[in-house]
Amino acid sequence: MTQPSPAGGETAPVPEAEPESAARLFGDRIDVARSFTAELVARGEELGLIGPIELPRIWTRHILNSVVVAPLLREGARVGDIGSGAGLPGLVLAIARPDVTMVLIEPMERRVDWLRSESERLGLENVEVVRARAEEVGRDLDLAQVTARAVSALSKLIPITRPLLDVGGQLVFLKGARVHDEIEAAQKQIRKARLDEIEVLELGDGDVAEVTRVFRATVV
Ligand SMILES: C[S@@+](CC[C@H](N)C(=O)[O-])C[C@H]1O[C@@H](n2cnc3c(N)ncnc32)[C@H](O)[C@@H]1O
Repeated sequence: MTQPSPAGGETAPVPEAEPESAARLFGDRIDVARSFTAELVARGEELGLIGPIELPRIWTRHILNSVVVAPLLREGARVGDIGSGAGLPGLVLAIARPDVTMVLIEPMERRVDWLRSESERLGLENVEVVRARAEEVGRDLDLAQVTARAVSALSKLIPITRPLLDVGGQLVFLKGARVHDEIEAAQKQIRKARLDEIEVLELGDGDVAEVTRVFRATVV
């Protein structure tokens, strides 16, 4: 949806209204989710976090697409989110799961500043922000699970994230419609990383416009 821009002539995208399912998915954390989404809408473009064409689908494509993963996080766990960018899914998961500590691993300074200032503004005490590439952090962060969204294909993502986990740890990656092709192309990396219990989950059916596909695998 668009509306005339103040300059006239061109049209500016209108942010999506909050879908009905948002309050159900966030439960008593919905006010925090609303505040985060409003700030992302207000400042995301100026900070280079999100393009204007994303505004008309900010809830369904980004916020809800992220929050449907919340039930997959282990109780009380430390969970790393690689390449958090605007905070997707990392900050959204921290909002939805206050029992989990989200460790946001992001190399770009401007994005790190945003992640730190937003977690402070929202009063999220369960967020740690690490300015680094995944390849630089190793096992010291004591993570039980690692998430990632829109960072790279599985054949690249698995080798850079597997070293962050011990045996029993889990990879939980938000993926697109081509996830099965990515799995096919990453067979060598999957074997080398000693991954088992590999599955593709489709989450959010009935709650989001397009289901969220998740690649989940456990280190054995
Ligand atoms: C396309 S953005 C996606 C951001 C966010 N996850 C989302 O879904 O909107 C990719 C992000 O991954 C980060 N990134 C790229 N390579 C990385 C690496 N090796 N380790 C950690 N972060 C990385 C980039 O800085 C960028 O913020």
